[in-house]
Amino acid sequence: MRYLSTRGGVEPVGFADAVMMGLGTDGGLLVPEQIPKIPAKRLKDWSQLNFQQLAVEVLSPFVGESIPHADLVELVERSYATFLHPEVTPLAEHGGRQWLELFHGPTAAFKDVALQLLGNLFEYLIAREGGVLRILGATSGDTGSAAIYGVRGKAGIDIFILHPKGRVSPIQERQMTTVLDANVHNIAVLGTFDDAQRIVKTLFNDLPFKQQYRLGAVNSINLARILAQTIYYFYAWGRISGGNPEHRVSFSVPTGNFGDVFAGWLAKRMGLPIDRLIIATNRNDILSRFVASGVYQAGEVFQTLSPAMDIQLASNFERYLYYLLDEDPAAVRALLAELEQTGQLQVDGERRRRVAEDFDARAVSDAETLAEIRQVYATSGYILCPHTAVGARAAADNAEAVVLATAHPAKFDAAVVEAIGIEPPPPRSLQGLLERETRCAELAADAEAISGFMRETLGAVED
Ligand SMILES: Cc1ncc(COP(=O)(O)O)c(C=O)c1O
Ligand SMILES: N[C@@H](CCOP(=O)(O)O)C(=O)O
Repeated sequence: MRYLSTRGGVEPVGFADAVMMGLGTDGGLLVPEQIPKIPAKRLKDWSQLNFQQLAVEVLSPFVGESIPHADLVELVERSYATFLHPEVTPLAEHGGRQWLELFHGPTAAFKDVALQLLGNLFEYLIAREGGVLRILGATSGDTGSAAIYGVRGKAGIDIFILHPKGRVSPIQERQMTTVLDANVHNIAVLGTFDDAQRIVKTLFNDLPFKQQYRLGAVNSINLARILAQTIYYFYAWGRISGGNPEHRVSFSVPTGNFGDVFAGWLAKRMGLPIDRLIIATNRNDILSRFVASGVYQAGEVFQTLSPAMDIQLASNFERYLYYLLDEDPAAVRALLAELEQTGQLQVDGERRRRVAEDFDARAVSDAETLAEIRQVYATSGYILCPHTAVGARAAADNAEAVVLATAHPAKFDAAVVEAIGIEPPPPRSLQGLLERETRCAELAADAEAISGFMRETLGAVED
């Protein structure tokens, strides 16, 4: 399998190079040359596998010859051994709804599913191919800690994570800043997540800087993130359908950067019998407005009770756009130029129809988020994190839809207490965080300030 850029400016590369490249060198996002199609018979066989076996099967067509099979098996086994639940991403039924629990990893959010693997993959590729890696990432709260836990203490890797100061939950902040390993560097940026994400992209697009510092990406701009996140759609479908190809399953996906729901869309394109994919957004509703109107227009970033989704410009929207525009990089470039110049882009009627075929979408207010946490708790005793509550409320008309439970409620205890007056009991990984020592720099939301900090921290770097 080879990978191309959505903007058409990258010579096709193999899986290992795509993982190390992160953002395409032309500023685009990497996508597979062809999306592999999984026949119904194989899907049925896969429905009998455990999570780790399934992960190897799902990833294999993408990894191709890049990594020997035995090594991939070992990487997968090691990555998911850190999860507290034997099924890794179990389904739970409460109040008549199925919840796909994605929060049993080391940092109690769905990001662990991809980032435990990506951390090990980086380590493996560096050991095999030599060199070092300096990870640069932006987080609205969950990617940061999951990435830090994925690479802390690993030889040859430094990680720089930008989070928007005061806009992540106190637990999320502590999860990042209490990691004192010498290779971990937290930066609180004076701005929003969108500012942080823009800085990351600016520095990746500074190719001399990227090459000199050997930048690597942990955000969902890295295709490996998306591929790993497809696994749990296959897993949930197999458990629910028993492998029956006629049994279609819908998913409601709390959405910010469009990575998780894009992974679901990709699984569907691979042949997984998915019925509806529901894009569930909070008040930052650029994506639900796009589905309703065909217009993608960023506005102000609002702070909400589901802070990890306080995002306007969604990274992976560009990947979806590429497919919506029939894999035509010139058309992608033209629409992105329109967005850059006018602050919005628009797709035509035929494409709007296709968007509506691909997705349902709904924006959920904070009041509705609280009401959903309250209602689910009252009827079943199950406590939702506010992001999961957004997913549940967006699927109010679709009782069959599986809701992705993207984080443990204890990460967002203030919202949960506001809704039901109860502190959710924290898993072991979240205990004692508030008492620990922290380390974090504070910098302006400015690419030069960040690159300057990186240069200073890393000292003299070979060209
Ligand atoms: C808990 C939680 N739910 C949902 C999301 C949204 O996921 P995505 O950015 O892949 O759309 C995030 C952040 O990404 C998150 O941290
Ligand atoms: N909600 C995310 C934002 C970054 O998204 P990513 O999937 O592109 O890493 C977070 O928690 O950091």
